[in-house]
Amino acid sequence: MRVVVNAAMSADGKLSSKRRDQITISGPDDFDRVDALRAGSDAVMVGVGTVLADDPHLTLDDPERQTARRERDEPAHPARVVADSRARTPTDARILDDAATTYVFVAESAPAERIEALEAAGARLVTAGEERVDLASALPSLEREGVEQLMVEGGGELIFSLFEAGLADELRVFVGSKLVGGRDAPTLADGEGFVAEFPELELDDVERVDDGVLLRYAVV
Ligand SMILES: NC(=O)C1=CN([C@@H]2O[C@H](COP(=O)(O)OP(=O)(O)OC[C@H]3O[C@@H](n4cnc5c(N)ncnc54)[C@H](OP(=O)(O)O)[C@@H]3O)[C@@H](O)[C@H]2O)C=CC1
Ligand SMILES: Nc1nc(O)c(N)c(N[C@@H]2O[C@H](COP(=O)(O)O)[C@@H](O)[C@H]2O)n1
Repeated sequence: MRVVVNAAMSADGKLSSKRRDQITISGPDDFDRVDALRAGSDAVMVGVGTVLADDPHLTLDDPERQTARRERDEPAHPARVVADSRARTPTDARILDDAATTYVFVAESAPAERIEALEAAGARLVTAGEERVDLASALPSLEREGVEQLMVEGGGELIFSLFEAGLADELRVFVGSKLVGGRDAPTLADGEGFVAEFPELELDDVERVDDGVLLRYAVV
């Protein structure tokens, strides 16, 4: 399975503000590129921090892309995936509507009543890891469901973990022309941070998009 990490960051490397609420960094062309990347992916993943902060839908905006998927005998929208150790995803979250299949990765320690609530809301639960979702154990379950390309949209905690576990194949970053600042504002890769054995990236392409730059890296 190919794992493509995509995010939009400010010129100073922030994914959002210190309030951790969503800010618009991409312009129209970049949002369209993201829609196309979603359309070419079998599943789109975020961490529960993003679900709680943004209540994203993670579906396709462009009806023609939905039609093209249906014509390929694929569902109109890619599946949605949340890494959510404690099953904190609200049952009325937009990702749990019936627009697409939604997988929630939980840890063994997740409260049983929360798991039942999410299952009742239509989520497909995958348990991996004792206290925290073990991504290396969880991702193969998507592969078994036919996911060949997984797009990861963030946030910074999840992106760090994917790099830490050596699970990311590609990184696409839109660098917008905004300065956000704030030492506590989320960055592209948060987590514990690396102090050695920093993941190496190979710059494959640079393109001007909107009033910013799209960087495409292969993970070495
Ligand atoms: N500009 C952009 O492109 C994007 C911006 N954002 C922004 O990012 C912010 C949210 O990012 P962030 O707070 O980092 O949250 P994340 O979306 O990265 O979610 C992090 C949470 O996921 C859960 N999780 C479960 N398993 C793992 C694991 N193995 N590794 C890491 N996390 C795991 C953890 O909660 P638990 O322990 O409970 O499981 C963790 O706190 C928001 O402000 C949002 O607006 C988000 C996406 C894209
Ligand atoms: N690519 C991109 N550019 C930005 O400027 C952003 N703020 C984000 N945020 C991500 O998009 C998700 C919202 O998805 P829906 O429109 O609700 O489907 C949000 O949760 C972030 O993951 N992305």
